[in-house]
Amino acid sequence: MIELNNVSKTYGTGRDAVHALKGVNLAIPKGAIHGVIGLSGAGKSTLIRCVNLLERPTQGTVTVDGQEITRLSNTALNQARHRIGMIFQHFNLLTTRNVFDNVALPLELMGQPRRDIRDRVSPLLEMVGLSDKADQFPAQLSGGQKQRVAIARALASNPRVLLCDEATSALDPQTTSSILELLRDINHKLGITILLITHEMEVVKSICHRVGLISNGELVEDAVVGDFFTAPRTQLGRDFLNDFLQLSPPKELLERLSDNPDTNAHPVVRLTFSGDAVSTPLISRLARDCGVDVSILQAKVESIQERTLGLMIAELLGTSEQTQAAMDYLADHQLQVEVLGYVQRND
Ligand SMILES: Nc1ncnc2c1ncn2[C@@H]1O[C@H](COP(=O)(O)OP(=O)(O)OP(=O)(O)O)[C@@H](O)[C@H]1O
Repeated sequence: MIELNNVSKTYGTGRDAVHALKGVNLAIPKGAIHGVIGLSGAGKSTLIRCVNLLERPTQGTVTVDGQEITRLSNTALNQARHRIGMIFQHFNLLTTRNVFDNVALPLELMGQPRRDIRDRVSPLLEMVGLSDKADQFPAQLSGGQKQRVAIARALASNPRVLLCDEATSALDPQTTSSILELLRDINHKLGITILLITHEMEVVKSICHRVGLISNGELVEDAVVGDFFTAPRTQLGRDFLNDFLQLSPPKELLERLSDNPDTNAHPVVRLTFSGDAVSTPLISRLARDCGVDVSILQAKVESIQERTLGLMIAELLGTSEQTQAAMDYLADHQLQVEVLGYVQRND
């Protein structure tokens, strides 16, 4: 449904050039909800704005619903944009128009008769739960209600694709959940393909089927959500996951951690495990088979789209041969083992 082929975008020229996107390839099938996550300045907004050509790629092609929109004339592009709805972080409503007239705007611009517009807008307001607010103005609405108006407006021209540019970033967690619920509903009932960009893992976890990770303009990961959360392939992916799970060593331990694996030091490891490993009694096996005691500093189990993910930060207590054997044992059992550092023995 959405295909980006070798898309690059450079702002400015010469010494001022900013390479915001570098050879991005992305294929999003019809009916999918695809998230793209990344740090500030990574290129997320540029990426999503290249899909409806609010930004024109410097290189590469963009295809939406079978139509290569990077080849279209301006008139044909305007037509194609009716099939691509978009919502924004700050809603972008017209403050001088009431709710009904905001939703009606795209239909007016398409030249539709007033009666057809009424027939289209009323069910849309009902769908987003705002039938009773039709006569109110944006200033009279909460953030969540404003985003609902924006969603209804984006759906007015019956798009096949909905682009969501940080659509929940200005909302509190409870309102975010209700907007995500609405987007999930729209995707389900209308079969609309959704591409959303966000810096929040919670958004990805809640509604996305697949997720891409963008870093310095490059798409460095692209995976189904369950895989991304259980086995990110890049350090940046792991950093996002650890921030999301808020699992990092206690501050007083961090201060004592060194990089030096000398014979008097114990490794402190972060273990990530999923699938069968979650229910295997690995800790007792480490003690029995490797002679290593495990001191658990933090642990957490998360359910992510029918997958279970376990995380643990632990100190491995034993000789360096024993602790190395324990780490080999864990790696052999499909756990990701990351050595965070070493702490000196106290004895
Ligand atoms: N119109 C522009 N002119 C020049 N540089 C730009 C322009 N828009 C974006 N950039 C630069 O391109 C890079 C990518 O920006 P972009 O806004 O796509 O990132 P982002 O991931 O959406 O960031 P954020 O999460 O902070 O919005 C940044 O270095 C940014 O400064």
